[in-house]
Amino acid sequence: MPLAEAQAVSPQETRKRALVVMRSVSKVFSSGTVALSDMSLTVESGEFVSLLGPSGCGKSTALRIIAGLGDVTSGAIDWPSSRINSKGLPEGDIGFVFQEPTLMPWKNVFDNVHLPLRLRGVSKAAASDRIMDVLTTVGLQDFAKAYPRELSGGMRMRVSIARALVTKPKLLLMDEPFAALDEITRQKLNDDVLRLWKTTGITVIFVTHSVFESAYLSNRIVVMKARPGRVHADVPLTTSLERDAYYRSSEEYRKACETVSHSLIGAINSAGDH
Ligand SMILES: Nc1ncnc2c1ncn2[C@@H]1O[C@H](COP(=O)(O)OP(=O)(O)OP(=O)(O)O)[C@@H](O)[C@H]1O
Repeated sequence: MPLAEAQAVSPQETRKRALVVMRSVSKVFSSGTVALSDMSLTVESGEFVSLLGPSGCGKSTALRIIAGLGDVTSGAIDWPSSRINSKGLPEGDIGFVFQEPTLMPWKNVFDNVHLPLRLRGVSKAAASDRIMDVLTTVGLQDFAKAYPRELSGGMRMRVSIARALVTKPKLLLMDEPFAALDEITRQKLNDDVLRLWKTTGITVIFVTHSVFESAYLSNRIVVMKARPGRVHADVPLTTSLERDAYYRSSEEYRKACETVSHSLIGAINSAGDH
């Protein structure tokens, strides 16, 4: 069965709330590069969606546009269930984690995580409980006074995740956050993010190159094709198994990886088709 046909929508699905909708979004950079063409995507509250695709297919561009870090050339981004500010964004509802942790080296962990609240005028004293809560969530409660140089790469990324969560966003956008980490650290952070997703109910859009990572984390994978970037296939992934070390060695996970991998090959082979 072609992957695109695997998207039967259940009654529960239709009752879910759309959190963010990309409506026929196109993006042409001033260089003339068409990064996205007519990309439509609805992400429901509570989903864990991965954007997967070949290098340069526009994954980061799509994520940045959703975050309001870049504008569209045509089309629109809608937030059907959020209060919108004067910039057209759901204020406080978006947390962004970049590939690099982008921490301030001269500030300790506590102060780095305080930043988004400080920008909103919340003092350290008023933010303290919230900052310590979020550091506990990422397992860094004992490192509040440490400086970035004293932390491992995985711990620095945890600080970056804590900083993204400190405003209690509804939506967490993650742009290849673990690509630079070793495999074991990456797997640990995958488990941390999954735990966070399950316990908080946050919606996640996760950009990755990795078939294995996307198949482990997501309940839906949007495979993109390049030149110009758009959706090639929308692959739902459900499992009755806990996603853990056992799942990584299960037949179900192997099959999920195979399905996603075939879809990615299809996307690469059909690049340029309309
Ligand atoms: N600021 C920019 N100005 C001009 N072109 C850009 C800019 N940002 C991205 N592009 C181009 O747009 C296309 C999509 O880039 P984007 O970074 O979104 O892809 P990607 O799928 O995230 O790639 P990768 O997986 O390699 O990070 C690429 O051809 C890229 O060179």
